[in-house]
Amino acid sequence: MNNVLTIAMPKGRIFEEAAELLRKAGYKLPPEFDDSRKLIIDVAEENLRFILAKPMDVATYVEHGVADVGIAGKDVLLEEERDVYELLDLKISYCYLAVAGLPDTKMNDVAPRVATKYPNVAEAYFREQGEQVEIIKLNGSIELAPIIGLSDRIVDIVSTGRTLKENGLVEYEKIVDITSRLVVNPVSYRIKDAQIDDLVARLHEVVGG
Ligand SMILES: Nc1ncnc2c1ncn2[C@@H]1O[C@H](COP(=O)(O)OP(=O)(O)OP(=O)(O)O)[C@@H](O)[C@H]1O
Ligand SMILES: O=P(O)(O)OC[C@H]1O[C@H](OP(=O)(O)OP(=O)(O)O)[C@H](O)[C@@H]1O
Repeated sequence: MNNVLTIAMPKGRIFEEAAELLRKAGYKLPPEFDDSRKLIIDVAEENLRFILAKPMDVATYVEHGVADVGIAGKDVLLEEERDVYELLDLKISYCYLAVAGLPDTKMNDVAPRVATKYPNVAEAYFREQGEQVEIIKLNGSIELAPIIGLSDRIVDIVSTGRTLKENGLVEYEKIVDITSRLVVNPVSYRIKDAQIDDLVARLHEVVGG
């Protein structure tokens, strides 16, 4: 009898695509999986336990070993640098991180300010560019910052580009492409290697490449 494998799933926009991927990989997930307020869902027939976490927290649960594996956006993994192994690019929830701002503007020479939900990624990016900037951490609606004069630039996720466009902003540079990844706790990977290898093989089959 195998141990139960605990999977941290991100609530929100990644959830639906991730659930679809698991189903395509042959896992039988009950209807309550898609429409429930429960934060822990046991699927006994598959020997799986799902915990439903905020996307930014998935790698934290996996790092601490309370989840064996998790599904997390590459943006979160770059920002948090958690002690987890990245096993597979799931190629879902594509978007990218970019620098944006008001059109035809230069960054302030003296103390340029950058607003973002991703302070570590932004800091590293501007350091690589040789620019010293003040990072202003926000938790959402990042596009507001340059419009109301809080910052010269933002670093944020772009998907369709609609939010930038509707707020009169333009993209200056793309930083990095983002998709969701399967991550694993290093100790879990040693103890539950057969179950995790099976999960990876089944997802790899669906994802391809
Ligand atoms: N257009 C997009 N905007 C934001 N995240 C996206 C987008 N497209 C794909 N993603 C992926 O989805 C993840 C965020 O999902 P979601 O927006 O549900 O989380 P959140 O912003 O933390 O949620 P909340 O709005 O509840 O704070 C990101 O980490 C990223 O990998
Ligand atoms: O290019 P688009 O398709 O317009 O998508 C990008 C927008 O979506 C995200 O915001 P979200 O909806 O998560 O809200 P938030 O501002 O609260 O983070 C992101 O922060 C951008 O604002």
